[in-house]
Amino acid sequence: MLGGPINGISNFTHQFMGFLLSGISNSSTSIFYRKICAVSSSKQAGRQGFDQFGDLTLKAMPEEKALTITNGSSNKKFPHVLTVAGSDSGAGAGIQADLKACAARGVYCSTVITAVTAQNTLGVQDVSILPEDSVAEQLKSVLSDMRVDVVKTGMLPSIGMVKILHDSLKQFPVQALVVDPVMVSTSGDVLAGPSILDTFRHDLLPMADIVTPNLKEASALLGGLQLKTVTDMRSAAKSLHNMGPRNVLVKGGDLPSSSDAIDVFFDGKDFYELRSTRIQTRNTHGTGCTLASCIAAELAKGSSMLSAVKVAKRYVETALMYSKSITIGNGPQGPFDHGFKLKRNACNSSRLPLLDPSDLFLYAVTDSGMNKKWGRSITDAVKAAVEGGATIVQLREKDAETGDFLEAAKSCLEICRIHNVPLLINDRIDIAMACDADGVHIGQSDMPVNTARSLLGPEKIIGVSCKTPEHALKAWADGADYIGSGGVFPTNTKANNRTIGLDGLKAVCLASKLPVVAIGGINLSNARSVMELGVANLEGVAVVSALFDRECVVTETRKLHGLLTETVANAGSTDTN
Ligand SMILES: Nc1ncnc2c1ncn2[C@@H]1O[C@H](COP(=O)(O)OP(=O)(O)O)[C@@H](O)[C@H]1O
Ligand SMILES: Cc1ncc(COP(=O)(O)O)c(N)n1
Ligand SMILES: [Mg+2]
Repeated sequence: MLGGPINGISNFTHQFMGFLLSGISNSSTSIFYRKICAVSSSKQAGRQGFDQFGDLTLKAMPEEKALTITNGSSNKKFPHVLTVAGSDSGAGAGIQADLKACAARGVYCSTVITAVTAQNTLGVQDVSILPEDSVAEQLKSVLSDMRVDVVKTGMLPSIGMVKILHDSLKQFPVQALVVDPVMVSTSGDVLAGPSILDTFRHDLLPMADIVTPNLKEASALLGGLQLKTVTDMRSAAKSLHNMGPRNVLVKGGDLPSSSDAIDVFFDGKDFYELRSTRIQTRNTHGTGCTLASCIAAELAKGSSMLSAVKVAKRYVETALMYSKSITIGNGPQGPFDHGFKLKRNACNSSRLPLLDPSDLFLYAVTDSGMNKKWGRSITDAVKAAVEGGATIVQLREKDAETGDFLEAAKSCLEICRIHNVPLLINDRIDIAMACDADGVHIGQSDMPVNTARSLLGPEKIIGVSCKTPEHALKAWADGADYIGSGGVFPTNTKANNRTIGLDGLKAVCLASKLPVVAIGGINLSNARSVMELGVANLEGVAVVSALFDRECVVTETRKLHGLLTETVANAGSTDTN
């Protein structure tokens, strides 16, 4: 029945549905739809929650059965997902999301395009359905030649297309079929109407290894059943399972008043509540497509169904978390970054990840003992230092508990990002990775630089403490970005620390191919003598007590910054004279 109601779908959507669906037919000619207005904020309004990065928790944990994927040949074969879906011009959902998700998960993705939509962050403006013959040809081209492991379906806008897909899969069987029964977009726009429901139920679901409806889609497939709670989602999963798919995942992105993003997975025997933190962001356009593609990708790699779903959910959560504040488009539903690479820019920072040597100019190193003595939190200390002009910050918290340290590091990072100041972590590579700090500073007896590099990746800053020219050369050869050299003067912030003096510092600088920051007992009265050493790669001074063992950190930092600036300016004017 064309244009009939889908219970559970918003009135707004319903009004448009008749209009939109009146054009959808089984004909094999291309049909073009235009909508007058396509914005619904109802879904956005339902997405409130906590901005935390919590654990994905699972209730019930029975044995997982491995879904064995054989590639039909002993040749090493790249895992391959074929997506049969619609194109999204805004590239947040549909084919484009599928390609990005598979690429991010290391899986090849071929594409059969069913429709071309004109879409942006406001909604869907046009839908142009491709001729069914074309879809049939695309399926044949890929399936007959390219040894697909898993087929994932998205927007299937006509009954004829579902039937074609059904027949193609009978002719060219694959290892697994993931069905995302796309009907309504995040913006509330209709992408496949109720006429499709019967074909979905009778032809597609029985073939599916997993079906992944959102709340509205599950409701529509079940004839309008209201889904408002996790208990409702469980019974929906069970009823959908009775329609034939091996597994069901009812997605709860839109579950009203839920502070977690809860999905219910049912394998025919056990229910699992998959919970992750609900990320507070407008950038949720494409989550459903991405989740299904990611499940398909994991299956193609040989994963069991439950682990594929768990990995996929974790992937979506992490991508949303990393992209929560990016802005693409002006509408209520933005896309997210599948590559997790935009986080730094998202935090108002325009600096490039690699070290700018001038960042070493006034290098503030925290000390928990001093903060305790003056009754300051690490965060307050860091805020004061960057406000006073520190150009880089290192958190050196030797005694902190891991959980507390991580929380403190996250808040310090927020402060540093606002001021465009890099934040490094002393020793604790795990903390640096967990909070996505800008890098680490490591000592001679800590983890080797190359191991740290392989853990942190190419974009992070690694600094190494060096007392001798040999240390300096090794740090460079190992791939460090800068060295910290000292103690230049005696200090009590480090026990048994040999003082190398200004001569020792100069020797290290001359041998070093990397920028150097001087450290150890440097304060307002001796900083000038350090900066006047006259070696080009000595970029600045690192200080602990001179900033943090003082009553007012901002004032002390300002004073030191002023003194360093003056010293460098004088040296510059002497050079040119
Ligand atoms: N704000 C969010 N934070 C974390 N996960 C989310 C959020 N919104 C949706 N998800 C997750 O994204 C996946 C897609 O869910 P959903 O948005 O309900 O589907 P669809 O995109 O098909 O409407 C689910 O795993 C859901 O739990
Ligand atoms: C072409 C196409 N396919 C699927 C969706 C659903 O994705 P979402 O629910 O995240 O908007 C979409 N908006 N466009
Ligand atoms: Mg969504």
